[in-house]
Amino acid sequence: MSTKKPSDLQYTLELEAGYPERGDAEPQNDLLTPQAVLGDAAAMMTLLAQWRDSDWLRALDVEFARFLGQLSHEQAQPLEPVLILLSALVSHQVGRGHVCLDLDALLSDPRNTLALPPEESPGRSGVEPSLTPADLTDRLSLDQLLSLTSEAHIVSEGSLTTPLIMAGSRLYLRRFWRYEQQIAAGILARLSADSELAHADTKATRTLSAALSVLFSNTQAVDYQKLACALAARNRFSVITGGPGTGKTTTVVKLLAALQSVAGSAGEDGKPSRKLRIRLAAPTGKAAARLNESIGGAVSRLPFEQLPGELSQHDIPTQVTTLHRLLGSRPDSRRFRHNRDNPLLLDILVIDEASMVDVDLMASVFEALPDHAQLILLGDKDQLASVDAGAVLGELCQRASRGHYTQHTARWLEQVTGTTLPDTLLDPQGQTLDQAVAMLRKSYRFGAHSGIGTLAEAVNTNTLDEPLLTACRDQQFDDVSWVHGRSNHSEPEALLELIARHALSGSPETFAKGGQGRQLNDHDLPPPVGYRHYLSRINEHQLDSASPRADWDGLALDVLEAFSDFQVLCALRQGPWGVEGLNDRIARELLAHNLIPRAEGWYAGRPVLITGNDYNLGLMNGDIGITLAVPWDQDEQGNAKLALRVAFPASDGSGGIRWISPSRLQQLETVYAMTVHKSQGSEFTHTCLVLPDRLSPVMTRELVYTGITRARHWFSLVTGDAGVFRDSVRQRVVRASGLAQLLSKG
Ligand SMILES: Nc1ncnc2c1ncn2[C@@H]1O[C@H](COP(=O)(O)OP(=O)(O)OP(=O)(O)O)[C@@H](O)[C@H]1O
Repeated sequence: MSTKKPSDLQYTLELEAGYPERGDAEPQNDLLTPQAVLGDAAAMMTLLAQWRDSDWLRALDVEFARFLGQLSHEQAQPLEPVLILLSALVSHQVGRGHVCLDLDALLSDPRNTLALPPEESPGRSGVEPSLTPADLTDRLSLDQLLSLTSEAHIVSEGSLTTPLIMAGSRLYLRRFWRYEQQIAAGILARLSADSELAHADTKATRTLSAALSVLFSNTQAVDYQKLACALAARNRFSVITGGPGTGKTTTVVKLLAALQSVAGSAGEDGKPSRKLRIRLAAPTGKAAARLNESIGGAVSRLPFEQLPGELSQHDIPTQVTTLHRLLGSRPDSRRFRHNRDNPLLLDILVIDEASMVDVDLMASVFEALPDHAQLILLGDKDQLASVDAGAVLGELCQRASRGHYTQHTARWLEQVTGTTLPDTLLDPQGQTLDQAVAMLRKSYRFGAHSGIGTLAEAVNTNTLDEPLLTACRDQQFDDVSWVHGRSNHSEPEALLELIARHALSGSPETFAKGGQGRQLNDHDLPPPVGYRHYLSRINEHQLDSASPRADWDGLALDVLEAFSDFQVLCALRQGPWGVEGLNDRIARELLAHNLIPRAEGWYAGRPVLITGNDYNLGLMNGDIGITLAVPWDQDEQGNAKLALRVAFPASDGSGGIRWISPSRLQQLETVYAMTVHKSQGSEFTHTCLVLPDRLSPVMTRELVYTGITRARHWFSLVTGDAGVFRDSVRQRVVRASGLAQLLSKG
């Protein structure tokens, strides 16, 4: 194929009347050969429309390509068909969470790079498209694509305001390229900023060292929490990553205390500087509420009186807000109130559950941060990446497990913490970013004998083997059950019925010792429960219409807490094994046991998940509420009438309840079953992970790991097919992005 632009592309004529739609003078399918499509823009649009009608592409992807074609036509610079194809594909990739389209990967493995054709096909049209992307990419070379993009007026390397940007072999939508540039610039500026703490012999560093000695008892040879504190204190940008219960919250609270200690102590000039303004944030309301719960306790345990700098409890905040609220989200606008012209008033920002933050939101954070401010990201690098584009935390932590600390960092750490780093974590070639990333390596939640901890580790390291699977089947762990164990439910219907029954009771009998065998801090843990548990709290309450609102609030809090004792998690949304099928099946099971009055519509007991931010109601995507019948209106005699209201935990951290009328809720779904994606940032006392009987591309190691680690005390697994469990763990989420490369230059 020539890289020279043809002058009379047929599609320019088509544009006069708009691009051809299906059945509307479009070329016949038998004309859609690779040669025809690659040489003719109208044929390319027809193929894209076929892909859209088969649900291979979103309408948005095709419209974007059409728009660029139209724009180019109007500018008398018609687009090469290949560029129309690439425009649609880069938009498709962004819709799948990638920040860009890697042309190299596209040509070498189009099937996996694009996930096209999808596993489940055909879509609404019921017609298979004439060609797959691979039929086209087979005829293209990277040199051709690079040459085409370098000549195209809609592509630049960033210096012009073109809709597409090319960086190396990565093709970006401009917006996403800009996000990545903003994030990289924000990180690199902070990493290169000098600080008194960066030098080992300053007064500030000596105070830091003294504070760390008070905060950590030094009983371990290498205390990774102490090292993380020191590394994060030294840099204006840092990441602390670790699995569940490795002490991220504990560590960051000590870090903040150490930093306040330094700020409150006299510096080289003999004067203490002012105390630091610290804010804590998380990407979702649920994650913020969870950190709110744990941080108060951690702060109250700090030895304030022993720390230098006259610290008090008030110096460490315990209120956690959502990132959207912190940045000042505005209804109907993508722009936040805080930005470069109106920066946040803070010195330190801590973001928990940072794996859930996409590139768009992370770029907004950097835009709103004042230049001097320190940013600390906390999260589990191995969890699923954000729902929207990017895998920022994962990329920042790509090299975390091997440390890659330089001798300079190691010497500084030794002077400040008294700890000698293991040689395995040293690397003379360590990059600047490596010196600001700390990994916590010991779980304090899951002991050595915990099935949840063992299983999560095996999934994460892809070492799931037969002995471990047998141990799960044979109840060798107190906290893990493989629900159908050794029984052979070859009939999917029978297994789905079993899931519904499990959701009712939590099946304690499928755990070792009937779920009676677990202790935590010398206390017996109650056995695992299912949804009957929270519904009985509703059905058995003693309140009546004369009871004061405070009592109803108390009931709602109790019911919400009981609801968090169990959650079914699914890999899929649709189908009998997905959220939609299981929500329906579980509701019918609860109805059959008279636990709910109906299985559809609104009813007392219905748990709902908010699926989109509603700034007017103050509800965020991911918030969970429970419907209750509460006294609300009055009848003509002045007696209180019961009405259905949905109880949500108050978002201000007050521990109160917000009651909202069902008719005001816009985006929601019933939540007996929830996708693993939606469960990020939440934990449940007992989690049941359902994996279907067939592998699909969404079932990955990250998804299974995230599902397992949502379980606090009990984990049950239901698999439609045992092999699917192992096969899922072999599949990985790899998101195309250039952030790591941009930062490696730092
Ligand atoms: N160094 C330690 N020694 C003993 N217990 C610890 C230590 N660090 C943390 N813990 C305990 O382990 C538990 C988990 O700690 P923490 O909440 O800080 O972990 P996390 O990584 O933030 O957890 P999550 O996965 O929930 O985000 C808490 O009960 C905490 O008190």
